[in-house]
Amino acid sequence: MSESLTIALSKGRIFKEALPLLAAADIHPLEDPEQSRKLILPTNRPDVRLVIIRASDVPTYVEYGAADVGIAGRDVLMEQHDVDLYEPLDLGIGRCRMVVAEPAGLAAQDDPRSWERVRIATKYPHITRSHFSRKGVQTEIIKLYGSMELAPLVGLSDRIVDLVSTGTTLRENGLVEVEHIAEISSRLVVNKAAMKLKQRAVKDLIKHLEQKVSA
Ligand SMILES: Nc1ncnc2c1ncn2[C@@H]1O[C@H](COP(=O)(O)OP(=O)(O)OP(=O)(O)O)[C@@H](O)[C@H]1O
Ligand SMILES: O=P(O)(O)OC[C@H]1O[C@H](OP(=O)(O)OP(=O)(O)O)[C@H](O)[C@@H]1O
Repeated sequence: MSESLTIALSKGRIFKEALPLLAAADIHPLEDPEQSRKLILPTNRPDVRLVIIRASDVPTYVEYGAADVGIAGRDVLMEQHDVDLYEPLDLGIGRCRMVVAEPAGLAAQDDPRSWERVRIATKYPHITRSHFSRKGVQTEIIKLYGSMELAPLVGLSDRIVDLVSTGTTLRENGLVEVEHIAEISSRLVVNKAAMKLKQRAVKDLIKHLEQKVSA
Protein backbone atom coordinates (compact mmCIF):
# COMPACT_ATOMS: atom_id res chain seq x y z
CA MET A 1 0.00 0.00 0.00
CA SER A 2 1.58 3.31 -1.07
CA GLU A 3 2.11 5.96 1.61
CA SER A 4 0.03 9.12 1.08
CA LEU A 5 1.93 12.40 0.84
CA THR A 6 0.66 15.94 1.48
CA ILE A 7 2.92 18.65 0.06
CA ALA A 8 2.61 22.29 1.26
CA LEU A 9 3.28 24.96 -1.36
CA SER A 10 2.61 28.67 -1.75
CA LYS A 11 1.11 30.20 -4.87
CA GLY A 12 3.05 32.54 -7.11
CA ARG A 13 6.73 32.27 -7.93
CA ILE A 14 7.39 29.26 -5.69
CA PHE A 15 4.59 27.24 -7.26
CA LYS A 16 5.70 28.07 -10.79
CA GLU A 17 9.35 27.25 -10.07
CA ALA A 18 8.44 24.07 -8.18
CA LEU A 19 6.43 22.53 -11.03
CA PRO A 20 9.44 21.14 -12.93
CA LEU A 21 10.86 19.75 -9.68
CA LEU A 22 7.59 18.01 -8.84
CA ALA A 23 7.38 16.74 -12.42
CA ALA A 24 10.77 15.07 -11.92
CA ALA A 25 9.09 13.06 -9.15
CA ASP A 26 6.16 12.33 -11.51
CA ILE A 27 3.89 14.69 -9.54
CA HIS A 28 1.64 16.88 -11.70
CA PRO A 29 -1.10 19.05 -10.12
CA LEU A 30 -4.46 18.56 -11.82
CA GLU A 31 -5.47 22.22 -11.25
CA ASP A 32 -3.75 25.62 -11.41
CA PRO A 33 -3.94 27.40 -8.02
CA GLU A 34 -4.02 30.71 -9.86
CA GLN A 35 -7.28 29.65 -11.55
CA SER A 36 -8.84 27.86 -8.60
CA ARG A 37 -9.85 28.87 -5.07
CA LYS A 38 -9.33 25.30 -3.93
CA LEU A 39 -6.77 24.95 -1.13
CA ILE A 40 -6.30 21.20 -1.58
CA LEU A 41 -5.22 20.31 -5.10
CA PRO A 42 -5.28 16.73 -6.43
CA THR A 43 -2.39 15.47 -8.53
CA ASN A 44 -1.94 12.76 -11.13
CA ARG A 45 -1.04 10.46 -8.25
CA PRO A 46 -3.91 9.37 -5.98
CA ASP A 47 -1.47 9.13 -3.06
CA VAL A 48 -0.16 12.71 -3.43
CA ARG A 49 -2.02 15.98 -2.84
CA LEU A 50 -0.90 19.62 -2.62
CA VAL A 51 -2.09 22.12 0.00
CA ILE A 52 -1.85 25.73 -1.15
CA ILE A 53 -1.02 28.14 1.69
CA ARG A 54 0.75 31.44 2.48
CA ALA A 55 4.52 31.12 2.11
CA SER A 56 5.00 32.10 5.75
CA ASP A 57 2.66 29.33 6.91
CA VAL A 58 4.51 26.43 5.25
CA PRO A 59 6.80 25.70 8.25
CA THR A 60 3.81 25.57 10.62
CA TYR A 61 1.83 23.13 8.47
CA VAL A 62 4.89 20.86 8.13
CA GLU A 63 6.01 21.12 11.76
CA TYR A 64 2.55 20.04 12.98
CA GLY A 65 2.14 17.34 10.35
CA ALA A 66 -0.78 18.93 8.51
CA ALA A 67 1.59 18.53 5.56
CA ASP A 68 4.27 15.83 5.37
CA VAL A 69 6.66 17.99 3.35
CA GLY A 70 6.73 21.55 2.06
CA ILE A 71 8.71 24.11 0.10
CA ALA A 72 9.71 27.19 2.09
CA GLY A 73 12.14 30.03 1.46
CA ARG A 74 15.25 30.26 3.61
CA ASP A 75 14.01 33.73 4.63
CA VAL A 76 10.90 32.20 6.18
CA LEU A 77 12.93 29.43 7.85
CA MET A 78 15.49 31.92 9.24
CA GLU A 79 12.70 34.15 10.55
CA GLN A 80 10.82 31.22 12.10
CA HIS A 81 14.11 29.93 13.48
CA ASP A 82 12.53 27.77 16.20
CA VAL A 83 10.39 25.53 14.01
CA ASP A 84 11.08 21.83 14.57
CA LEU A 85 11.45 20.11 11.18
CA TYR A 86 14.02 18.64 8.81
CA GLU A 87 15.48 20.69 5.96
CA PRO A 88 17.17 18.03 3.80
CA LEU A 89 17.45 19.84 0.48
CA ASP A 90 18.17 23.24 -1.08
CA LEU A 91 15.94 23.23 -4.15
CA GLY A 92 17.82 26.06 -5.89
CA ILE A 93 14.62 27.93 -6.75
CA GLY A 94 13.29 31.24 -5.40
CA ARG A 95 16.81 32.58 -5.48
CA CYS A 96 17.22 36.10 -4.08
CA ARG A 97 19.13 37.87 -1.32
CA MET A 98 18.18 39.53 1.92
CA VAL A 99 19.65 43.02 2.28
CA VAL A 100 19.53 46.28 4.19
CA ALA A 101 18.42 49.07 1.82
CA GLU A 102 17.95 52.81 2.16
CA PRO A 103 17.10 55.86 0.04
CA ALA A 104 19.88 56.71 -2.41
CA GLY A 105 20.06 60.24 -0.96
CA LEU A 106 20.84 58.87 2.51
CA ALA A 107 23.30 56.32 1.14
CA ALA A 108 25.33 59.10 -0.50
CA GLN A 109 26.68 60.26 2.87
CA ASP A 110 25.97 57.19 5.01
CA ASP A 111 28.52 54.74 6.49
CA PRO A 112 27.10 51.48 7.93
CA ARG A 113 30.15 51.29 10.19
CA SER A 114 28.92 54.44 11.97
CA TRP A 115 25.44 53.06 12.77
CA GLU A 116 24.59 52.98 16.47
CA ARG A 117 20.77 52.87 16.34
CA VAL A 118 18.64 52.22 13.25
CA ARG A 119 14.89 52.33 12.50
CA ILE A 120 14.07 49.46 10.16
CA ALA A 121 10.83 48.53 8.39
CA THR A 122 10.74 44.81 7.69
CA LYS A 123 8.75 41.62 7.40
CA TYR A 124 11.68 39.88 9.14
CA PRO A 125 12.07 41.29 12.71
CA HIS A 126 13.98 38.29 14.11
CA ILE A 127 16.50 38.24 11.26
CA THR A 128 16.86 42.03 11.46
CA ARG A 129 17.46 42.10 15.23
CA SER A 130 19.98 39.25 14.99
CA HIS A 131 21.85 40.92 12.12
CA PHE A 132 22.23 44.26 13.87
CA SER A 133 22.84 42.88 17.37
CA ARG A 134 25.84 40.98 15.97
CA LYS A 135 27.19 44.40 14.96
CA GLY A 136 26.33 46.05 18.29
CA VAL A 137 23.71 48.25 16.62
CA GLN A 138 20.40 48.92 18.38
CA THR A 139 17.23 48.50 16.29
CA GLU A 140 13.75 49.95 16.31
CA ILE A 141 11.64 47.58 14.19
CA ILE A 142 8.56 48.62 12.23
CA LYS A 143 6.87 45.28 11.38
CA LEU A 144 5.26 45.26 7.91
CA TYR A 145 3.83 42.48 5.74
CA GLY A 146 4.78 43.65 2.23
CA SER A 147 5.81 46.61 0.06
CA MET A 148 8.56 47.50 2.54
CA GLU A 149 10.16 49.81 0.00
CA LEU A 150 7.50 52.45 0.68
CA ALA A 151 8.39 52.88 4.37
CA PRO A 152 11.51 55.10 4.00
CA LEU A 153 9.75 57.17 1.33
CA VAL A 154 7.01 58.27 3.73
CA GLY A 155 9.16 58.63 6.86
CA LEU A 156 7.96 55.40 8.50
CA SER A 157 11.55 54.17 8.76
CA ASP A 158 15.11 55.12 7.80
CA ARG A 159 15.89 51.80 6.13
CA ILE A 160 14.39 48.40 5.30
CA VAL A 161 15.40 44.75 5.47
CA ASP A 162 13.84 42.94 2.52
CA LEU A 163 14.43 40.55 -0.35
CA VAL A 164 16.01 41.56 -3.65
CA SER A 165 16.49 39.62 -6.87
CA THR A 166 16.59 41.86 -9.96
CA GLY A 167 16.81 45.09 -7.91
CA THR A 168 13.94 46.58 -9.91
CA THR A 169 11.71 47.34 -6.92
CA LEU A 170 14.53 49.07 -5.05
CA ARG A 171 15.61 51.04 -8.12
CA GLU A 172 12.12 52.18 -9.07
CA ASN A 173 11.56 53.44 -5.54
CA GLY A 174 14.90 55.25 -5.27
CA LEU A 175 16.43 52.82 -2.77
CA VAL A 176 19.88 51.18 -2.82
CA GLU A 177 21.33 48.11 -1.11
CA VAL A 178 23.76 49.05 1.66
CA GLU A 179 24.36 45.71 3.40
CA HIS A 180 24.03 42.04 2.47
CA ILE A 181 22.45 39.76 5.08
CA ALA A 182 21.89 36.37 3.45
CA GLU A 183 21.56 34.45 0.19
CA ILE A 184 18.05 33.03 -0.08
CA SER A 185 16.62 30.02 -1.92
CA SER A 186 13.74 27.66 -1.34
CA ARG A 187 14.26 24.53 0.74
CA LEU A 188 12.43 21.23 1.04
CA VAL A 189 11.21 20.85 4.63
CA VAL A 190 9.98 17.57 6.11
CA ASN A 191 7.83 16.73 9.13
CA LYS A 192 9.94 14.76 11.60
CA ALA A 193 7.36 12.00 12.10
CA ALA A 194 6.73 11.67 8.35
CA MET A 195 10.47 11.17 7.79
CA LYS A 196 10.09 7.94 9.78
CA LEU A 197 6.48 6.85 9.24
CA LYS A 198 6.45 7.66 5.49
CA GLN A 199 10.12 6.97 4.91
CA ARG A 200 9.71 5.30 1.51
CA ALA A 201 7.55 8.07 0.01
CA VAL A 202 9.63 10.89 1.53
CA LYS A 203 12.97 9.37 0.50
CA ASP A 204 11.67 8.67 -2.99
CA LEU A 205 10.60 12.32 -3.33
CA ILE A 206 13.96 13.57 -2.03
CA LYS A 207 15.83 11.27 -4.42
CA HIS A 208 13.95 12.59 -7.47
CA LEU A 209 14.26 16.21 -6.35
CA GLU A 210 17.99 15.80 -5.68
CA GLN A 211 18.51 14.33 -9.16
CA LYS A 212 16.63 17.23 -10.76
CA VAL A 213 18.36 19.93 -8.70
CA SER A 214 21.82 18.53 -9.42
CA ALA A 215 21.14 17.88 -13.14
N1 LIG B 1 11.93 38.82 -5.64
C1 LIG B 1 12.07 37.54 -5.32
N2 LIG B 1 12.84 36.74 -6.07
C2 LIG B 1 12.99 35.45 -5.75
N3 LIG B 1 12.40 34.84 -4.69
C3 LIG B 1 11.62 35.63 -3.94
C4 LIG B 1 11.42 36.98 -4.20
N4 LIG B 1 10.58 37.48 -3.27
C5 LIG B 1 10.27 36.45 -2.46
N5 LIG B 1 10.91 35.34 -2.86
C6 LIG B 1 10.84 34.01 -2.28
O1 LIG B 1 9.52 33.53 -2.48
C7 LIG B 1 8.91 33.24 -1.24
C8 LIG B 1 7.47 33.59 -1.34
O2 LIG B 1 7.44 34.98 -1.61
P1 LIG B 1 6.03 35.61 -2.05
O3 LIG B 1 6.29 37.05 -2.29
O4 LIG B 1 5.44 34.76 -3.12
O5 LIG B 1 5.15 35.36 -0.77
P2 LIG B 1 4.91 36.47 0.29
O6 LIG B 1 3.75 37.26 -0.16
O7 LIG B 1 6.21 37.18 0.54
O8 LIG B 1 4.64 35.62 1.59
P3 LIG B 1 3.23 35.33 2.20
O9 LIG B 1 2.54 34.47 1.15
O10 LIG B 1 3.52 34.60 3.48
O11 LIG B 1 2.58 36.67 2.38
C9 LIG B 1 9.67 34.09 -0.21
O12 LIG B 1 9.59 33.49 1.07
C10 LIG B 1 11.07 34.07 -0.77
O13 LIG B 1 11.76 32.88 -0.35
O1 LIG C 1 14.46 42.74 -6.77
P1 LIG C 1 13.08 42.50 -7.38
O2 LIG C 1 13.12 41.56 -8.55
O3 LIG C 1 12.36 43.80 -7.65
O4 LIG C 1 12.22 41.70 -6.28
C1 LIG C 1 12.14 42.23 -4.98
C2 LIG C 1 10.69 42.23 -4.52
O5 LIG C 1 10.19 40.87 -4.50
C3 LIG C 1 9.45 40.69 -3.30
O6 LIG C 1 8.18 41.27 -3.48
P2 LIG C 1 6.96 40.38 -3.97
O7 LIG C 1 6.07 41.24 -4.74
O8 LIG C 1 7.44 39.10 -4.55
O9 LIG C 1 6.29 39.96 -2.63
P3 LIG C 1 5.69 40.92 -1.51
O10 LIG C 1 4.22 40.63 -1.54
O11 LIG C 1 6.38 40.41 -0.26
O12 LIG C 1 6.07 42.32 -1.84
C4 LIG C 1 10.23 41.49 -2.30
O13 LIG C 1 9.39 41.79 -1.18
C5 LIG C 1 10.62 42.74 -3.07
O14 LIG C 1 9.63 43.74 -2.96
